[in-house]
Formats: sequence, structure tokens, C-alpha cells
Amino acid sequence: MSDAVLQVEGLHKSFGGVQAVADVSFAVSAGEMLALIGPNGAGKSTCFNMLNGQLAPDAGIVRLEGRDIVGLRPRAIWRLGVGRTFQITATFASLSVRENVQMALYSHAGRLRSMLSRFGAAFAAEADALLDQVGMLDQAERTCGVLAYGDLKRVELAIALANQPRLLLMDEPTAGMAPKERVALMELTARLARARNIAVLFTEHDMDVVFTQADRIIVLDRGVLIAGGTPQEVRANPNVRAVYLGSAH
Ligand SMILES: Nc1ncnc2c1ncn2[C@@H]1O[C@H](COP(=O)(O)OP(=O)(O)OP(=O)(O)O)[C@@H](O)[C@H]1O
Repeated sequence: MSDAVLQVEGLHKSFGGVQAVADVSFAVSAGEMLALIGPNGAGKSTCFNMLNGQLAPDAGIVRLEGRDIVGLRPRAIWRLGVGRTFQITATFASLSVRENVQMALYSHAGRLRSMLSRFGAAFAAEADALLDQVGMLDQAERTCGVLAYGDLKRVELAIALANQPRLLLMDEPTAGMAPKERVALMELTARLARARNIAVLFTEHDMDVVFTQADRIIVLDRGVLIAGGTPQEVRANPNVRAVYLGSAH
């Protein structure tokens, strides 16, 4: 795929006798939403951890815009434009929504050592622009500790965007959210990904979110990719139905 932001080839990882990820290859294009699904223990987190440098693969190539990033530290990979959101939100509860995004902008600009008290107006306009994009500008003055969970997730998305990622890794982004909020968050993510040409790879247990929001889906089972394609193709794949979706889809 010529416009691939991320290219993964022959990724392997074992823990003792357990082959967590076995010969996994896939690619994600700019502006594309790719869902990585599979039952518990299929190897999704292990894959993510190898993509952002937290875990060293036993074998395989990970290319970000053509550059092999295997062996780089997580921070170096983040600097190259790989953002990640986690199942548990990572905002500073005592700082305001705007300050949290300002902090991320500071960090992206390499000026994290500046004292919080010197924040002042620095990056305030940029922070507000990001908050506007995720629909949180009207809550910019509130501290993150008092926000509703779904709103916190949108702040987290703004924080991830502050690093101007080329690739966004989202590990169960909608965990803990109400079903209606989940689709809304991923619709927002998809809209922003397309507008900013960001490749998004996400894991998700909510099949409604996966099948309505992903452009393509890849399916892991016991470390092996057993299927990949459009939501329609994956839904119709008998292996997927047997191994993962059961009779529900
Ligand atoms: N640090 C580790 N040490 C030993 N085994 C591990 C480690 N991390 C993962 N595993 C094993 O590797 C396999 C894949 O786990 P992984 O967490 O990647 O799956 P997952 O698809 O993310 O699961 P879930 O949906 O439950 O988060 C499992 O058998 C797990 O027990």
C-alpha cells in the first residue's frame, strides 16, 4: 500500500511458551480507521505495545511512513508521530481542561521544563482550537477531575492531537462509556482522522462501534490474523463467525 502510514510485516512475540503474536502483517493508510479485534488474550495489547516501542518484537518490521521504528524507545516513536490513548484516561485531574491540552502542546514543542505557573497564555489559542474540534471549548475552564467520563475521553483525544500524530493507537478507547457515547466518540475520531489525514488503529470490544466506525477490520485469534477486510467482508467471514463473533453477528 503506497500511502501506508504504518506497515507491519511478520511481527512475532512470545512470552515463555505462549506465542502471543505470530507472523502478523497489516498496513494502515492516512485517514483510515482500522479496527484490530479478537477475543481476550488474542494478542491485541501485545501488538500495540510493539508498535509504540514498549515491547521489543522477537521478529518483524514496523515501518512508520517508510522508516523502520523497531528498537526505538517509546518517546522517540512518539516524537515521530505515534500517539496513543489508553483504556484509563491520563489527564491531570487538578488542572483545567485547557491546561491539560496546553501541557500537551508544551510537551510537543519540547518545552515541558517550563514551570506550570508560567503557562499564562502560551498555546492557549492552539489549545482552544483543539478543544473546539472535540467539542470541549465550552468546558475549557473546568478542572478535569469534575468532568463526565465521555467528556474526559474527548479531552484525551485533544491531547493526543496536540502531538500532531501521523498514527493514533487507541486501546479500547470507549471502555467504560455508555453505548451511545461510544459511537459518538469514534465518529468524532473518524471525522478528525479524515480531516487531518491521521491513520487510526484501534482495539474495541463493542462490535457496534467496530462495525459502524471502522473502514477496515483485522481479526486476531491466539496471536494469528485470521481475517481482514471491510466490515461487510469480516462479518461474512465464516472463520470470524466461528472463532469470535459467534451467532450474534
Ligand atoms: N508480559 C507478559 N508476560 C507473559 N504473558 C503475556 C504478557 N503479556 C501478554 N501475555 C500473554 O499473551 C497473550 C496475548 O495477550 P494480550 O494482552 O496481548 O491479548 P489482548 O488481545 O490484548 O487481550 P484483552 O482483550 O484481554 O486485552 C495472552 O495469552 C497473555 O496471557
